[in-house]
Amino acid sequence: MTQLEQMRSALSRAGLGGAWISEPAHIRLLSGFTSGADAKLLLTPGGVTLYTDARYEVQAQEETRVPTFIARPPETLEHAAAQVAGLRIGFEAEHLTVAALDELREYWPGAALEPLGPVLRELRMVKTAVEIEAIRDAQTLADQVFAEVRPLIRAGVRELDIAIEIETRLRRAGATVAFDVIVASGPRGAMPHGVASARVIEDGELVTVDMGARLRGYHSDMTRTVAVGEPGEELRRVYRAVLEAEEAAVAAVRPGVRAADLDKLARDLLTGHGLGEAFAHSLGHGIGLNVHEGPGLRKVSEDVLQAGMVITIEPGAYLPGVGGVRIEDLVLVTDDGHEVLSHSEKERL
Ligand SMILES: CSCC[C@H](N)C(=O)N1CCC[C@H]1C(=O)O
Repeated sequence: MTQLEQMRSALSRAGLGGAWISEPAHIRLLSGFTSGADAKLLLTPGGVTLYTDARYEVQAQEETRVPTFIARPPETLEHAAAQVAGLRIGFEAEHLTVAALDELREYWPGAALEPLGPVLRELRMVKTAVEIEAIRDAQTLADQVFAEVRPLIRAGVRELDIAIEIETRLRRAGATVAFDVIVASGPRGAMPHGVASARVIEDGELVTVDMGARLRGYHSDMTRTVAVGEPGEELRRVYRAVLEAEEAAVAAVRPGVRAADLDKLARDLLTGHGLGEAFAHSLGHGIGLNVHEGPGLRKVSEDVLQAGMVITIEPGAYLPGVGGVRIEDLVLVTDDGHEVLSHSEKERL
């Protein structure tokens, strides 16, 4: 079943007549059209229509087989009004603005508008073979680039220069960065989202590099913490604790495992090393058309792992004024366990 067919079944199970899709990632998922920020997708029992404007006419012809209506709002909304009359139409409450919803109500007095609920989140969580291939290729590229850039991570180099090298090499290879490259050295390592700054790396520091590639619309995500020179015993101890938690959580990945239990496994190990408070975020997340998507690997998650999910496992420990460590792998849940998609070498400190 294609994702569009799966979506249709999900809509009928939810008792909805159709859906108005505005989130770019979902437009891409269901139609193949890659400029979803300037498009909408309407699903009704009568068919599917992609709405976009004249700037994308040729691109839409190339990218999608979905019938396309070229116009701008309000003409698009007037055209859709005839198709949605008398139907319950789902919308993405997490994406559609209040103003856009008011506009739909104004133009579609004959339709009942309702939040779609978790339909698309669930559909996205389990990847198709084509999606897995794109994520795998993105990670292969990220591994290659990390290996090329790894020798640059040394005393006297600015964090920014490492990030620029990573970005340039990904772009040359036909990808883009999945997110602003994180290069957090020394005390900046205490910032989980410490994007590269002008700080110059010093001898004896740990440097956290968190990077991803975006290829064919899909993302990869991996973190390595690298030692420059000989970091002190406290930093080494923290590194070893994070590595132990990371490897234990990865080893436990298989279908049927509760995401919350995986988070607990890593958290308990770090707590045993006195680093529970220092692990300031969740264990990981699903990844695909967005860097962060379901399943959520956190304390309160109700998600259960299924074969075909692609997730990150990324425990960390952050010590303000001292530094930090994060180690992250990209992991595919398989029928009988898991496959680690990220292959960059890890420090053994
Ligand atoms: C801004 S994208 C960050 C990518 C990173 N690998 C990541 O997902 N995280 C780093 C800290 C925890 C986790 C997060 O929840 O953002």
